[in-house]
Amino acid sequence: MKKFKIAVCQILVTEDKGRNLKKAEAMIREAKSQGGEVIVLPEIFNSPYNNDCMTQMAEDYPGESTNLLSSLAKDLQVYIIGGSIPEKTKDKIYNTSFIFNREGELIGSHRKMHLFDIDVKGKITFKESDIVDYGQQVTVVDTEYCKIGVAICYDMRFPELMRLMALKGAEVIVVPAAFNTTTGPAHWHETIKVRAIDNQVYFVAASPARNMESSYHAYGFSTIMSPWGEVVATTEEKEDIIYGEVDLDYVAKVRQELPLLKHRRTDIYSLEEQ
Ligand SMILES: O=C(O)CCC(=O)C(=O)O
Repeated sequence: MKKFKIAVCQILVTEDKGRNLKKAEAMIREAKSQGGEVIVLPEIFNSPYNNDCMTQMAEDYPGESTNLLSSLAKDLQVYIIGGSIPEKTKDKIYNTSFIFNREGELIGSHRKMHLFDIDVKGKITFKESDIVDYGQQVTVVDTEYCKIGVAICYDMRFPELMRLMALKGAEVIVVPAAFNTTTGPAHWHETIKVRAIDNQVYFVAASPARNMESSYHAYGFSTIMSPWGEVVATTEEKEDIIYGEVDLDYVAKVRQELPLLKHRRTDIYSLEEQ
């Protein structure tokens, strides 16, 4: 199958985990009813994005949130790229995306590799690594349509990781993310566009809606970008679901007409996964 519909649920995340999960379920059901075949949630969709809440709401896998996603995937016969949740292991927390197929089976998970430790003076300071540990693996999952690369938020700022996913065969890159009202207006749209163009992939960036009652003000503006750099679908800061068609023939056409991946000078430089 060369085409499929992808849906991004821009959820308004609150401090009430039960409400977040109910909202995720309702939006996934709605996305399915509108023809979504691959449904994407935002970064940390079950908890506010701050270190205290993430520590409190961290869950083992399997747990409440991942069980819900798995059973919805099976019940609705859809793929779910489950945004991310704070994942608790024996002695660590990771920021992890769990990915389920139509049978509700886990087909991959990505632990955020680049942690958001930043200090933009007078605007935003965040130190995710105070509580979250570093993921160690590049994640590309196989679906019945194509290979899909999955990374989380700050990961998308690292072109090497995005390129590695393309070199591993990804034709779509999905990034659950939560840029904010400082870095969002400055860099969100440009980063999405350039990663799509560089790697000639559909680039799907899924944000939570902006919650001004939360300590972290997510930017919103979830976006689906084509491999030619065209906006397929986007929204603003409020809760919403966006839909876009992924056309794999179009990926092939763009890659054939402008063969960026083939024209790399691998005799002069290279990119290797350690
Ligand atoms: O890179 C950014 O500007 C935002 C990153 C972020 O919020 C995150 O990694 O969760």
